[in-house]
Amino acid sequence: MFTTEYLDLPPLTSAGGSVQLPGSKSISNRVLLLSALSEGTTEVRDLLASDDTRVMLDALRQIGCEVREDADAVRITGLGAKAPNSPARLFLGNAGTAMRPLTAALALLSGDFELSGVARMHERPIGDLIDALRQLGCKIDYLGNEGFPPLHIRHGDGLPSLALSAPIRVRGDVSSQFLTALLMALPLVAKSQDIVIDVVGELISRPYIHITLELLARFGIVVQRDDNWQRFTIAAGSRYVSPGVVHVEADASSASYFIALGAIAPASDGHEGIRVLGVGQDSIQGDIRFVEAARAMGAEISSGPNWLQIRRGAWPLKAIDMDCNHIPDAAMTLAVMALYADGTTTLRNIASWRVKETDRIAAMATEGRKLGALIEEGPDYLKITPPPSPADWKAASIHTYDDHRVAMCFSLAAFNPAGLPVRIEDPRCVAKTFPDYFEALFGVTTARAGQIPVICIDGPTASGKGTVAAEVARRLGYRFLDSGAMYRITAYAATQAGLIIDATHEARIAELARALPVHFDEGKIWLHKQEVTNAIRTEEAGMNASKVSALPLVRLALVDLQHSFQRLPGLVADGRDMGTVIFPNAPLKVFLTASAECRAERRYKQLISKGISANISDLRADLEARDARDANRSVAPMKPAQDALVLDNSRLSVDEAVDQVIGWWRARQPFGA
Ligand SMILES: O=C(O)C1=C[C@@H](OP(=O)(O)O)[C@@H](O)[C@H](O)C1
Ligand SMILES: C=C(OP(=O)(O)O)C(=O)O
Repeated sequence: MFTTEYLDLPPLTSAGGSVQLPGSKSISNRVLLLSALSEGTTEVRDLLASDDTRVMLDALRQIGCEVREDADAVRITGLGAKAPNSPARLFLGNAGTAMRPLTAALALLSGDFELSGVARMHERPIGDLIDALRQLGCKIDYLGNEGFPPLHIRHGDGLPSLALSAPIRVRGDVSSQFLTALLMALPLVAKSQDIVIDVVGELISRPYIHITLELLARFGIVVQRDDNWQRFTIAAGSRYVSPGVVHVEADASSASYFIALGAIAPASDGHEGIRVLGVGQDSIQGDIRFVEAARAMGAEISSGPNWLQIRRGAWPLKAIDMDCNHIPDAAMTLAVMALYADGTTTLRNIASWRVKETDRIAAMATEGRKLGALIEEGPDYLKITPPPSPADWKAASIHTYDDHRVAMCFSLAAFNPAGLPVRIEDPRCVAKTFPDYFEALFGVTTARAGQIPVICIDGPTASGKGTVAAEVARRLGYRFLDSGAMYRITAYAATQAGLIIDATHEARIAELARALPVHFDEGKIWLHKQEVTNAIRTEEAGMNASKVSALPLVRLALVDLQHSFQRLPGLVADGRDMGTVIFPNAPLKVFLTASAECRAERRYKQLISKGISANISDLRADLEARDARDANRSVAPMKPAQDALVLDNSRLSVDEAVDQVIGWWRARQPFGA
């Protein structure tokens, strides 16, 4: 997951390959709650692991369910007839699928509960649900604003007697989750009589009620509904029966980004477009109907029981005019596809967007306009006209409003015909439903050669370039190449193979270097199956690295390996010849240096802190000798590239040096400072 302040996407050109999507949020949180209300243990496979399911799992633990999270499944032992632990204060983040159904379930049990969420959750309506529960006799107070969380359920003295004989009326035109909440909770009290729910007004987001009914059926609850989706009847004697094992299908709303990707991007060489795995034509999720909308815009889509295959068809895409009430979440993705269409696209009947993670109508309009589109925003619709020509596209920094879908949607703007990068602010917000979204995106997209940015940080030994480069990479979410480690590892491998590091063994060492089985894994360095992180950091390993790096054939052998690190979304490469030889076209080259005195002192402190004794003047003599060898070797001598910015960090802290490099980098981006 990217947790950086922003993530810059370079212009993307093609896409191809398979994506295994994470589990459906709507199914996951329903299955968790139903398991919690059942007796016995339910094994949930392929559960979504994200912020929304995390808050649900935490809440279930707090009220007394046993939750075991194993590698193969999550196992929930439900409350059955047991009363929930109380009092309890539950924090439900911004998960509508946790807040609304848990409110209803806890209101029909005994106990004292407070339910709260993030600030935005306290702006998302829940009044229609509370009205319905109060009609029944439940005692619920608002702790903040009337009609919104946080809430207090006051059943500490036991469940009050409930008025169950009259139909329970609930409004359906603000969120379908209120009806879902009642449908999942009322079987708790449907003992001796049928319970009837009447929907007042139009029921929006209807396919989500279908998911609810499907899953209730799997847990043994039969609900009858009339043809108009206005009246729902829960049978007397209802009892939640765990199905034992439940498989969660992949998220159809998350699929929309990859369906759109396949529709927008030319297929990468050797690929038939994008294959989405985990969800297919038989999905119980309404958002699978996004497929029809994408087809109407020109995508070529084939599908099977658990997969979708998407290719670009009509190009530009075809503008559409569509009622999107049945696919409220996936329809946001249409707003971004509309940027690539041949005219004005109208998305209608989307008023519910205004009360979701943010006011999504306003957000999509504001951010779309930043890219150069012409957007008309109405109370319940959007009309989107793409930028008239490639030259009218603008490089934009997309504000994401802590809304996962805004972030995921606008990542697709990186295919703009102007070849401009796109900045996504706060990319971490995708954690609500798809923590590894950007990794998945980068796994199937390509940029034009040379368009993946590289920041080179070269400099002499002990200048702090490794520390600075690693931190710059971390702050930008870029990959990190410690090229010095390549030489250290090669020297280490040569020594292990019994080779003396000198010109007579050059060809043999180069051969070793060409097939170096090195991999980097969370700060650790591996040579085949041996961890060499510390072994290559000794002074002796440094000296050997310097010797090995003076051998021209070895340097040549390591070039391809180093180039292979230039992958999306970008690279920070540290070494001695990154800017001069390996990435001569890098858009930012920094030569980081410090006085010999200062570097010797840093190295001294580093060694002493590791418990290794050292002598400062010997260290200084060593590093000056190394400087001389690095600067005078025949191939790729260490020197600042002509277009490098020199940064003497003798008097700078690590943070100050990092800030300077990032400052230079930001100044070169088209987004403004
Ligand atoms: O029941 C559900 O799982 C959901 C219902 C929809 O909300 P509304 O009914 O509020 O439109 C949808 O937007 C949300 O992401 C999930
Ligand atoms: C509206 C959404 O979430 P929630 O389940 O919190 O309503 C969403 O995921 O787009």
